[in-house]
Amino acid sequence: MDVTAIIESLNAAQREAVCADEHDQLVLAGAGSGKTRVLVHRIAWLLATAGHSPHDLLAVTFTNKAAREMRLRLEALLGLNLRSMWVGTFHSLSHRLLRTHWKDAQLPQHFQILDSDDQLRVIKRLMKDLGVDDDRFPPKQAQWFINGQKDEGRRAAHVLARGEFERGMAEIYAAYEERCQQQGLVDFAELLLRALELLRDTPLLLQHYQNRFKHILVDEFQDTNTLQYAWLRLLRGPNSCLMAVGDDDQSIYGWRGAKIENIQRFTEDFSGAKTVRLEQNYRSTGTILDAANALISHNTGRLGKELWTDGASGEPISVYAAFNEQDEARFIVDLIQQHVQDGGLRRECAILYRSNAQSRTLEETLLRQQVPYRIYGGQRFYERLEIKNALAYLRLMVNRDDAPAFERVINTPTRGIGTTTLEKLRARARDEGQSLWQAAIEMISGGLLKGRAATSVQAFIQLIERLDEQSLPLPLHEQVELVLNDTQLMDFHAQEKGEKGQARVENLKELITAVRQYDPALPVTMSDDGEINLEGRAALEHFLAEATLDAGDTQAEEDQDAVQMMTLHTAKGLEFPLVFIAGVEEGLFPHQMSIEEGADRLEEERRLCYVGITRAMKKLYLTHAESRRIYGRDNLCRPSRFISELPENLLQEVRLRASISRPVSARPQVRHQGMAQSQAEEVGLRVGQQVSHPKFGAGIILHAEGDGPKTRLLINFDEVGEKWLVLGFAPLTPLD
Ligand SMILES: Nc1ncnc2c1ncn2[C@@H]1O[C@H](COP(=O)(O)OP(=O)(O)OP(=O)(O)O)[C@@H](O)[C@H]1O
Ligand SMILES: [Mg+2]
Repeated sequence: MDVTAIIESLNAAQREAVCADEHDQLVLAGAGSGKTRVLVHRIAWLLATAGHSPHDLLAVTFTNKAAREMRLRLEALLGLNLRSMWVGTFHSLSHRLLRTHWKDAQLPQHFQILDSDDQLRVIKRLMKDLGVDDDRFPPKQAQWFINGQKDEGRRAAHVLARGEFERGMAEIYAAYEERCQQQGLVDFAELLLRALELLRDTPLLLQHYQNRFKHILVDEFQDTNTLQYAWLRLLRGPNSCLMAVGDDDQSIYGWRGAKIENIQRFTEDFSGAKTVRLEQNYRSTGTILDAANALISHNTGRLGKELWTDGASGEPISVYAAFNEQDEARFIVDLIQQHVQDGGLRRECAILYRSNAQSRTLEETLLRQQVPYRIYGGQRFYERLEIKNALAYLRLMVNRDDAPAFERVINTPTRGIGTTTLEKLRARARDEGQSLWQAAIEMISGGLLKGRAATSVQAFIQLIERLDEQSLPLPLHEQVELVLNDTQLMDFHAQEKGEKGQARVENLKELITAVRQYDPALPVTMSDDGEINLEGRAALEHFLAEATLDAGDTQAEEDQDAVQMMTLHTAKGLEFPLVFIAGVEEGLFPHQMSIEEGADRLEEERRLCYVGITRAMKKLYLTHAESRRIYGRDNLCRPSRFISELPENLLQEVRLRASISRPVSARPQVRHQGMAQSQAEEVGLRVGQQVSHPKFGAGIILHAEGDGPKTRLLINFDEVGEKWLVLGFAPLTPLD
């Protein structure tokens, strides 16, 4: 086999790690220094020169996609088929162990994996059966508790419960353990814990695997949790070697139990381990690297390392202060279009953001400009569970006979309507050729539903009727706000602890913002002053139709050239020529919760920013909005402290308004209300411009959509607040 191919593209430090003798190694190095490359080449080296077979090796990656890529790279490097090699995530490898040794693991042969939603369902049912008060012990908190304990390797019997609440939680945990065991169900955390116990408690098996895996290699080691580290320690046999590669500056999963300390423990637990440091970065320009180094130097307690590159310093980092999030999205999408026009590919561009909810405005702008995009590691906005729930309520308000909507929300949030009741409703609807809604009404009035079921269904019907009636006179965004609050959907999702619940609440708030900005293409009523009337059901129907269509637009095909969108967390390990980090604002990034939770969390946010910056190869844009709508309201935003932590000489402020905000009135197709049109063209009204209106007074243009005299403007008036106006009808005078 050709060994030169394996080592020729490595620098001296990388080669040292790749060609090392058989001992434990810790490769501790900054972003883009070739850690993942070293890991892959080490495997190739072991196979090509050290007489190992793929059977002897185990490689742990952070995602399944990374595992697939690793295998492909190896196969290309070696010209071998490596299907038999164990490469995967902690979860997939644990699963493989349990499938093979289901009997020793005390599992039924066809045990089922519970995803997070299934797990919650099991917990809820169980609590109901036990008669546990779910106000005092919210099921989602129970789920959080159980997974947290498992991640620390603790079974219910070993939980040290303090106080009544924790004792209650521990009891739920114990009952949950029992039920999963009875039913052959295994949740994600259980996969790892069970695999660990399997090996620990079955000495022959442990010996077998310890002997088998001569080399264990782990990428992204800084993000392993207690259980994963224990798993690695157990599996590494007396005659095997462990290679861990990682970067303490990129530890971003502390909130999920990852332990940076595992890096320090490594050299204690494996005393013969050699530490290799890589300092040359091959990914980014000098400027990007200097910025990353400067940013991360604000953290304390680092293991300390510098990165350098002998490449060009490249272009400065562009910082764009957008007027608002619409302007921000437009700025980004325009630049991507420009990049494509200049012969670049869309897939070379990545838009990274801190919270999922931020994707909505970006998605809409991309859709509008017909730029294919892919959301990596996540769903499109209108496909997200909480959004679908909210839309289902709205759909029922518009059309009571909407069966999928009815089914989706009749028991969401939980209101004690079980499958038996639902079955009865379905049967009746089927037999009588009615909608579920109609069936429900008739079964109640006919006394065919009894007791709690009858009361709950009745309450549900009344809720929808009341929402319909109360919301009708309200502006659209208030209708949605009313629905989210009165159905308790917001509270329901807020109870889901941790990042997930928080993301769901943020998405629901974003829905209100979306609705508030929603501008039905037509027909709308308009007052004499050119103000668009967004009230009534027509607007809601239009909105729902568009949301459904947005969701129906399939993601770009795998092989289609598409812009890559993802959260900063998901971007770990990846690289792109052109990177945009959007929403670099105080409260958003760093996230408000992290600011409140103190120094450790804030440092984790800074590491996340470091991860974001170091994804960029050639050009990095940081954008922030001066005003951002959250929960339908405009908030003034300050640029993130992270921007001020970057050396000024590396930054270039984009002279925004002049370059980006184009006149709102593009060439008109029709002459229509000629006066206003020519007036607008002459003065070139722009987003961000101050204007005055004879009735509403002075205001500022927040947003503009459409062309010519039909251009719709969102204007925030000092006196009367925000209004949508149609340019061709609105007598506006520019003030600046
Ligand atoms: N010796 C080298 N010569 C040329 N290119 C290299 C070399 N080492 C690494 N690279 C390239 O540099 C880029 C970064 O490498 P890699 O992804 O392995 O870094 P990493 O340390 O794993 O980064 P991260 O911390 O972001 O996971 C890749 O495009 C890789 O191919
Ligand atoms: Mg890597």
